[in-house]
Amino acid sequence: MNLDLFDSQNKPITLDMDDADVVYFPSFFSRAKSDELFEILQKTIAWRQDNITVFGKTYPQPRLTALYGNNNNPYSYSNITMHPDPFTKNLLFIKKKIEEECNVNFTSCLLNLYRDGQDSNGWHADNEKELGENPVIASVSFGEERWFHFKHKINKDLKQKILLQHGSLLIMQGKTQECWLHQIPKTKKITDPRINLTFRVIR
Ligand SMILES: O=C(O)CCC(=O)C(=O)O
Ligand SMILES: [Fe+2]
Repeated sequence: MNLDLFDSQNKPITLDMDDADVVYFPSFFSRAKSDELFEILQKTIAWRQDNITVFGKTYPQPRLTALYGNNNNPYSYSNITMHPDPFTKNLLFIKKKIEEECNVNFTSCLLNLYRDGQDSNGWHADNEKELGENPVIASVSFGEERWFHFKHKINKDLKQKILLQHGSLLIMQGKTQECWLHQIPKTKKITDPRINLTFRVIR
């Protein structure tokens, strides 16, 4: 076995981005643990499809979502207000692991289930006022790999993208949400599901 190659899978990668602080851990969870967590989350999370209103038009969100937390603070975006369920045992396990890396006590987890490549998440920044200034957002991915795109809000020449692997952790902090937008684009190539969890502090 090539141990160097194996080790390099767990080394954090800092993305080359001005006005941002984004770090990626390709294999934060082992393959076996990631397989197990994907199955459990797919079956046990209270997935729902909300309607969103953007520019006065209402349509079903192109993915399923859920919100969990250790306080009752609601979270509002795109004209939706979500109320959290209490953290499950598995979510608390994941939260503890990523808190050891981030040194932040997260209050909440927003989950997304992309059923296939036709599910997506449009350009946005996680800059709601309840997240406070320069929020730390820890994003865990399980299941199918999907591209995550960034574009700078002002300098149109600045772009970045990363393939979010099964069991990976992406930490966005500093001025990332103030200065950049992100999206998960649709893709015809993918027919299998992906689950994403973003841990946040919601005040
Ligand atoms: O699915 C992802 O990787 C990103 C999710 C996201 O940006 C969000 O929920 O705010
Ligand atoms: Fe986001």
